[in-house]
Amino acid sequence: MKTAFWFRRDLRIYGNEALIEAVNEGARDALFFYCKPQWQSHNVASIQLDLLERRLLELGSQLSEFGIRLHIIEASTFAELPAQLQVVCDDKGIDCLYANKEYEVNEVARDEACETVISLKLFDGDLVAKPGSVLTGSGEMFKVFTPFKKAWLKCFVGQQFHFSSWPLDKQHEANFKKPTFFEMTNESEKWPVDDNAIVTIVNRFIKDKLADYQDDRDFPAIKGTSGLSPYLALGIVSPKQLIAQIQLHYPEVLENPSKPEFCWVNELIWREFYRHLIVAFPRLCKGFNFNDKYNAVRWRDDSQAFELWCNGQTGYPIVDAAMRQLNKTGWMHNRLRMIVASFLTKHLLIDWREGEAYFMSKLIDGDLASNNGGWQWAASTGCDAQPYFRIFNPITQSEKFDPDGSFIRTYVPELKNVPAKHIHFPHDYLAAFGGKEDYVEPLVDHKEARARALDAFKV
Ligand SMILES: Cc1cc2nc3c(=O)[nH]c(=O)nc-3n(C[C@H](O)[C@H](O)[C@H](O)COP(=O)(O)OP(=O)(O)OC[C@H]3O[C@@H](n4cnc5c(N)ncnc54)[C@H](O)[C@@H]3O)c2cc1C
Repeated sequence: MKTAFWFRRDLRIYGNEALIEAVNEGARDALFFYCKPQWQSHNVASIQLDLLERRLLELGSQLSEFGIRLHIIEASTFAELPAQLQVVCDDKGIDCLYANKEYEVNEVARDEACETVISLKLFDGDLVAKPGSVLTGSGEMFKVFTPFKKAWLKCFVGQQFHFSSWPLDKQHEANFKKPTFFEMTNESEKWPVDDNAIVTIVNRFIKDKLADYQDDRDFPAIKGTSGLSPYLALGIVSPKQLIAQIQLHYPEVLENPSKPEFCWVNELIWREFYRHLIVAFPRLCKGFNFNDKYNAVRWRDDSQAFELWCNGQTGYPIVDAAMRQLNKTGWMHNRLRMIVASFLTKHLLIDWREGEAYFMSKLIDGDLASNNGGWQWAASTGCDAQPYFRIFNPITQSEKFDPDGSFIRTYVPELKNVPAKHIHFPHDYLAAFGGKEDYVEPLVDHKEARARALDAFKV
């Protein structure tokens, strides 16, 4: 039996238990199917593809140092994969592939089809808790986060996480080459792809920022969050590795959910919650509301307003700064994701699916489960979502989370001379003191838009 490893969104050597098992079974070949047309049909962002390509090259070099060859194979759609996989496996004499599961419906269907041509041994390396392992007393998926978290914690309290040890010694120098079909642009170069640099980012965050995360995490002008989402989205780091690293500094982090350092683990558990949800409710991958009740909401078809929102031209500075951050960097702070998603779905009454797709097309950390979860949370259509009547006021959110306007000034230079007191809604100030022509008029009136949303959600 010749075993090989199939990489997907688990682009790491260390902490990749499925890879280690494959290597222990004698695997010395690894495959990666580069399915750009398939991913593009689901709006993958070019910056995420760039990160993926850069990381694949790094991974290929790392693997070759251990005598493992990474074969990167250009593929088109998942429908064509089984036939292509069969050719590759026949050619290399491979009869069993180890891989980590991906949980989206297309990926699950792909694996089912591939299992008809080759034996697949699938692992759950993207998560701490396997989907289906954290359930209510009656054996169902939780529909509220807090009890899910409590049940999740029950499974892992007392457990120390470790990096799994790597089974092979280095053999020879890396000689891995870039495939000709890669179109790297270095768009994503702000995110290093070598493990030493990534470990440094993780450790600096844990050492210098974790204790203040709870206080700082909502302020976009402060670098208070980890910025690790692009690595988690591609499996360059795993949540188990991150918890292991926290436990080195805070051994009892899982035992003390009230301590500030747990607050960050709580976010990793949200990530798990959303993944477990798409497994329990696969229709989430197909654009359905989690809560059917809101199928009756009549979204507005307003391509002009949508475009202004996309371009950061709504006349609400915090919304505009956030959208421009996304367009410019490929990443957006979580507080801002909530504000702009609420603005699109409530103030503009535009379907969350349009915002979800736009985010995917721009985000370096784009990830179906978390993106869908976040959008449906903000649109109030989701599981354990924001109630429809709690509509974020973009002006007070801005006053609260960017009090001196420094984040706004970074991305909306038209407002750089507006005093902090006026920057959150600067229109009267600009009319009185000049500069009105430099910044867009508000797309909607907050009070009117709020009333319209409340009305639309009373279904
Ligand atoms: C509308 C909307 C869309 C979103 N789309 C995505 C997406 O496509 N991909 C994505 O990874 N996250 C998404 N999020 C969640 C969150 O905004 C990002 O994970 C976070 O901003 C990433 O920054 P960070 O790594 O500094 O996070 P940290 O605050 O350092 O958190 C650590 C990790 O926990 C996870 N995490 C944090 N918050 C959440 C959350 N609310 N839901 C699920 N996981 C979370 C992420 O993996 C993150 O890297 C979305 C949130 C909203 C409201």
